[in-house]
Formats: sequence, C-alpha cells, structure tokens
Amino acid sequence: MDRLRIATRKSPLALWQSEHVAAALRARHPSLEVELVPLSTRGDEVLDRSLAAIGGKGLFLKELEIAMQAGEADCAVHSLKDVPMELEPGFVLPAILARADHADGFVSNAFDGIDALPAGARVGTSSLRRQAQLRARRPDLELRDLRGNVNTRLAKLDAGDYDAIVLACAGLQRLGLDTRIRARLDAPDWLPAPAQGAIAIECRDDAPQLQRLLATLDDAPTRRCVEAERAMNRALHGSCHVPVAAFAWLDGDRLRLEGLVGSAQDGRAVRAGGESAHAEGDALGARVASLLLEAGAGAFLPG
Ligand SMILES: NCc1[nH]cc(CCC(=O)O)c1CC(=O)O
Repeated sequence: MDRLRIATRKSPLALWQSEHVAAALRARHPSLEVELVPLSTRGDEVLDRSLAAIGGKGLFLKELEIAMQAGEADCAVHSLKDVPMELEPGFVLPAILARADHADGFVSNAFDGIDALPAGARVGTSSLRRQAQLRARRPDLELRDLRGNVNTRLAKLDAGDYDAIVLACAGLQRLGLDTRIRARLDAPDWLPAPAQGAIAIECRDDAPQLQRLLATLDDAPTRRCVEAERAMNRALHGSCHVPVAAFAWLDGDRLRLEGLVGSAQDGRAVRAGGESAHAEGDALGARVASLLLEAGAGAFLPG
C-alpha cells in the first residue's frame, strides 16, 4: 500500500482525531501517503431532535461505511463510544488507540462543580447517562437538552442558556479547550460512557493487508478495557437510548469493571462491579451485566 484515504466526519473533534491517526500512521510508515476524506453524516445534520428519537444507532457511521464500501475511502476514524455494539457485517475495528482521559468534565462559567450549583440550576446534556447520574446526585437541578458538536455546546453555555454543561474531558483536551473544565467527574464515583476517550479505526474485513497496517496503532491494554465495557453494554442491549455507564481499568494482573444503569427521570440507579484476568473482558462484561439485571436494572431499560 502506498496511499491511504481516511473517511471522517467534519466536526472539529472528528477532524482532530482523524488527523491524529493520519500523523501516527505517517510516523510509523514514512512512505505511506495519508489523506482525509471529510463527509457529512446524519448524526451531524439533524440537531433539532435527540439522537434517541432519530435512531441513534450507527448514525455517525453510515455515510463513512458507504464510502468504504464504494471504494472511496480505505478506513474511517471514530470515537469508539459512538460505535454501536454490533458492527455492520463486513466491517472490523483493526485498531483501538491508547485511551485518552476517560472522564466527563463539568463546564461552567460561574460554578466550581455539581455540588456548588444552586437549587434549580439549568444543566445542559442530552445524554441519558449523564442525566441519570446528575439526577442521582442532585434531584433539584433542571436538566435541559443540549446537542451539537463540542464548540456549539460551549457557545450555548456562554450565551447563558445553561448554568453548566457536562462534556467529555477527552474532547475538550483534543480541541485545546481543557481550561474550560471546572471539575473532573471521575470514575468510579461518576462513570463515563462505555469506551469514552478511545479512538477506533474501522475498515472492511476483506482487506487483510490494510488491517495489518492499521493494527500497528492498536493498544492492547485499552482494547482489553473497552472490550469489557462494550460487552457489558451489549449484554444490556445498550445504545444511546439507555442510561448505561461503564469503566474498566487494569489493576496489576486483574481487569476491573464498574457499571451503572439508571433512570434519567428520577435518579434511581443500580451499580455493579467485578474483576477477571486481563484476557477475559467479554465474560467480565457479561457477568457485570447479569449482576446489574439481578439488582433491578431491567426497570430502567426499554422493552
Ligand atoms: N457523543 C459525542 C462525543 N463522542 C465522543 C466525544 C468525546 C471524545 C471521546 O469520548 O473520545 C463526544 C463529545 C462528548 O461527549 O462530550
């Protein structure tokens, strides 16, 4: 291979992540010519309805997969937390890059953290997972929908539409906006989305040489952790329609996983955790999902 075309969404964060992958590939393979193919996706275009309402699953991926199927791009770069638990048939993730910051960040121009918010403060997030955890801690807040890319959300905060918003620290850091983080919302007290902070590369499963090239960017410890998180989410039939949070980390020779399912309406939530050998993340995720269901998680899941 002498040329590689990376399909990417056009948001500033997506372009940063794709450029990051391009630079890493150029550094490892100096003779490779790497270029970006920026594309619009439905997830970026439809901003007036919630992701759940327009069928969140795979919304950010479809156009990029069509481009790969048509031979217009060789691979695509995604935030792994936006990638559905089941990939489209014919596609694989040959590389999951080393995870950046996993945490959510509390962003506000007036307040230092969730506990510092006055009663009735308006907090912006459309994420059911973030809403559930906010409600559990502060039932008195007024939660309001907030969509759009990171820069759009910050602009709405600055315009005074909200007293605070919650965003992923990784996205803010990548965009050079980390000074906007007033407080980190850290695991295990506050749990991120499964695979938050991890970038994945997707390509067709019929190109072994391409897969080997991309796999040079894979980070095995990150893959083990996000596999456990995604296995838990898969067993709960999780998507962005359900308030599911998970975080896994390596602790010596053990892999540990903490999961949460909650209600975005009333702040009730159940938690469960477990540990396994590094290589058994899939089984660990399934086991923690069973524990969550035994603890009553079913009441918060659709159907
Ligand atoms: N849902 C949008 C999205 N997808 C990935 C990130 C952040 C980067 C990452 O998790 O790797 C964000 C923004 C956010 O949640 O604040």
